[in-house]
Amino acid sequence: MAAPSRTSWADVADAEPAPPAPAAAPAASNGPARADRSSYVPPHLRNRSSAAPPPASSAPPPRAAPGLLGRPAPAAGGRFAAASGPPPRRWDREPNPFGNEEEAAPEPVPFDEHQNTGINFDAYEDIPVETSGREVPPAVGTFAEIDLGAALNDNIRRCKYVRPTPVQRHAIPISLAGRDLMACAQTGSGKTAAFCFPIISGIMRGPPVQRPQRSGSRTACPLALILSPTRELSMQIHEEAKKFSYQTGVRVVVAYGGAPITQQLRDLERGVDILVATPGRLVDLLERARVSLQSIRYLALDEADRMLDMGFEPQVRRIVEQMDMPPRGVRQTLLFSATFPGEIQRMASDFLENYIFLAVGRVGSSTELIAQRVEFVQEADKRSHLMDLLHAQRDSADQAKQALTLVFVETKRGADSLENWLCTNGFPATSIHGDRNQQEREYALRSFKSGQTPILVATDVAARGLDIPHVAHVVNFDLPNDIDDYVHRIGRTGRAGKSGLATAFFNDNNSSMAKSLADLMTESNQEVPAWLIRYAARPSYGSSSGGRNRRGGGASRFGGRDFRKESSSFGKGGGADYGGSSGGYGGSSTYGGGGYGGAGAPSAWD
Ligand SMILES: Nc1ncnc2c1ncn2[C@@H]1O[C@H](COP(=O)(O)OP(=O)(O)OP(=O)(O)O)[C@@H](O)[C@H]1O
Repeated sequence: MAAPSRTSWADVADAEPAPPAPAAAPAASNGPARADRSSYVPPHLRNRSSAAPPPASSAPPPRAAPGLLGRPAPAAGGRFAAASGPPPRRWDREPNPFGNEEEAAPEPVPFDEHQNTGINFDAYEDIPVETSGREVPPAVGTFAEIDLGAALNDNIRRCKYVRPTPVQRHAIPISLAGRDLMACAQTGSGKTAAFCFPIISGIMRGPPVQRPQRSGSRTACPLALILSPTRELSMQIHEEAKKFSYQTGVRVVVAYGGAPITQQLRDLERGVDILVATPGRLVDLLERARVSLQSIRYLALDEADRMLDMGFEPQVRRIVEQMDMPPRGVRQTLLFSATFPGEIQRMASDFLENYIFLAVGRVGSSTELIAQRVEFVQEADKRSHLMDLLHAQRDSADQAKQALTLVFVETKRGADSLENWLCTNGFPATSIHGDRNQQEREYALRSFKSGQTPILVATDVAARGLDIPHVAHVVNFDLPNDIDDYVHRIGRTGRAGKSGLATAFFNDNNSSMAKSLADLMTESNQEVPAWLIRYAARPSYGSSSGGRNRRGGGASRFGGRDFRKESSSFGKGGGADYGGSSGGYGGSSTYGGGGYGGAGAPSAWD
């Protein structure tokens, strides 16, 4: 493709070769001096590489040490300076999560990662950013402006992240400054790194770890907890966090349901700094006293609005408020999502202290990188219509780079049945939903990612967070009842600055979505079909009352912003808290269709 002007972070990351590895990035096999491998090294002593005594620190401060942004940079070495001689490193045997790319030629992959077409280089530059809250730390333009530590910087380079994405530019300085954060940024815009980097950096440079000493205890005491709603998303965050923390000495462990708990217990026993978990499995571990949250300094909720909606809220409240986790204000809390309905924001404020609200793009909007189409298709015609789309796609595709297609349906049975029908008709497909066992789910995802089965039929279990390269087309075979679910589903394509396509089949059954869909498309500069505008204009169809639309009606729907701005105390410098308290989410009881497993029954997810 023609060389475009390089203005977007994604473009730069895709196109530029990584600079050579600095000498300070030791590969496991060629570190200058290998020390005792087995001894435990507390995080504050890790990542040392030159001479300096460890900081004299007695008790840890009540919350994570504030970051260094906006303050003079530490002298070379700073807190990362090492005592004389090489420190003991417990991570010399750590498998290289980058696939030993520095020692061996990369394995052939079915897709060429660097082959991108249609990247919108300016998409992220003009994006409106809103921050609110007191004393918001300034954003940065480059990773170099942030003192994340040498080991983490090496991993950022290994990930080929050349420039921070907009949400990273804002969220990382805020988090490093020790502030609580509610961050909303579009799908595929790099939120995972935005919460992982400050956590890893904070653990590396934080005060000495004082884990509770209980003789004979096998209770793991992580310093950071990252909660996410699905098993697959937890696994993905774990993989990402392991890359980011490679050779930092920060140990990341994952715990999720559906997989044997014994292996997870063994992993926890080996030590854990960051625990990535789904709520159900974590509650199990807490009840067995195999995990204690008393040392938690950082709490991150990915897909935070989902974690706080009716399905998960009781479990999350139990974990955060009723176990032994330090209270808000003592721990640092980071909430991230692409969507943040007002009532969930209000509820989320229960978990936050003097927080900063950050919106990159409009809250709940979808990125313009995704071309959205809506087609009127009767239920009975959906299969043949899908077949036409797939045939057209197949005909136009370069066989060597067959694009991946993700098809969302409403029910688990519908997923099985469509998968069978596609396979019978010569389209290699697999499926993922809550009735498949974990092995089947993981196998399906692997097979889809590798391109072996380039069509994945899924319920909403795959709607959030999954970062699958080369998903070129998302088809909403059945539209969801909630516009936020639609935003997350289509967000499986058009990620990291790349373009994507989303097609929705609409018919009378989706009438309650007409207005919110038309509004979202208008907001994202998409062409809205005239028939959809007419649907949206009908009072009974335009109203959101028939669906699970949490945004409410009216013009403010897509002008989502910090809910505290509605509150009289905001901006007056008054009380310590901006938001009203929330007694809980009193939303519709129809919440939780499709793969969600029904209201109050999130267990199918974790
Ligand atoms: N600074 C960066 N430069 C280049 N690529 C990046 C950068 N930050 C993140 N990415 C890549 O962008 C992709 C999307 O990131 P990520 O999965 O964190 O998005 P997200 O905002 O969490 O999306 P979602 O809302 O769907 O969960 C990933 O492949 C990630 O590796």
